[in-house]
Amino acid sequence: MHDDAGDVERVGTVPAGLPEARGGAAQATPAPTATGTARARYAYLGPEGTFTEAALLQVTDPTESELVPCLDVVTALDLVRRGEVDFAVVPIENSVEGSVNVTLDSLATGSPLVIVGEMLVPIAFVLAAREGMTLAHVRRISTHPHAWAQCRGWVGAHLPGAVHVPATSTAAAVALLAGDQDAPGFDAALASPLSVRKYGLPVLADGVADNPHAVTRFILVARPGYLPEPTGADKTTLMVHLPDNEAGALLSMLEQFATRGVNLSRIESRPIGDSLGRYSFSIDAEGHVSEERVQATLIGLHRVCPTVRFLGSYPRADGQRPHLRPGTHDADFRAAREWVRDLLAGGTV
Ligand SMILES: O=C(O)C(=O)C[C@]1(C(=O)O)C=C[C@@H](O)C=C1
Repeated sequence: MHDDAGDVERVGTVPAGLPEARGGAAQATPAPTATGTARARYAYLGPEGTFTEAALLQVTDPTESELVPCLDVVTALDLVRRGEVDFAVVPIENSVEGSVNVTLDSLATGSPLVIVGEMLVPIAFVLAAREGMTLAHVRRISTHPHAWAQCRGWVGAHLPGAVHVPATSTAAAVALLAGDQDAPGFDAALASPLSVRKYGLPVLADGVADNPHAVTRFILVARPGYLPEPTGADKTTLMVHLPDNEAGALLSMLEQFATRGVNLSRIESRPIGDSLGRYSFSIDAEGHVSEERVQATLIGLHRVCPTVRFLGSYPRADGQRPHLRPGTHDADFRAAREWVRDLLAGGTV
């Protein structure tokens, strides 16, 4: 049951243009870059003023890199896959609304990508409208669906009957409202105070939120080939499939983590899509693939699951270190392996 992870080697050096993990968040390094351009290129969910851009600005200085705003998450990730940019920054999880499914699904399929960093952004919204508009006039509100989900209660209480007009991002709604179009199809937008200032719209209401402590987690994504250094406070993201029609398959998958003392910080099922009842599991586990307990878990998963996709080991944005129970430290695995080697060499204890 307990696998020996002793012969697994780490991926080596940091290729040019990829970030060096430092202080819980990734940091961009200077040229030359993986795309062959002078400055690292970052795709992100745009336009300027999104919460995603705020996350991106945590990991790069915009004067030293090239920021490429994209219409949606899939486009940003595909630019990385095609080698047109070095990285993408996309949302993955919100503390109120949960996972960003399009991100989970895009990482789970297609050519492989890896997460090399994560960033946390506190979320606060304002309601903005064109000059002369008052709260009493607002009937149609545009914003990103995840943002709408975080403000539904506030809208119900302050603007009963107002309807949602979906936008590709919060800043996209603001940009449309601030643009030349006579009738953008909505009266107001829910977005960050920063984006509303950037596009120069008046604020009708601030502090709009159902939960004032909402946080969104964003990831920095690259092509495979680079593994951030372990910091002692890391996460490993995986996507696994279970064997079909096997009683206890989910339990058996979870046991791989439990028996090696690897705690999970997120697990959710996503439909695989080809027929009803087939699901993959998207998992964040505490620890780094260079650590023995995580390697032993991966070896176990590989034995019991038909598909295991490694989606990266990277520093946690909150710097929180795992609580390791006795017997699950690297030294414990090494000592156990030495003992078995001694047995093979004719030892008896
Ligand atoms: O629309 C934006 O500003 C985004 O960056 C997207 C996004 C999301 O996908 O959850 C990010 C943070 C907020 O939770 C709302 C929207």
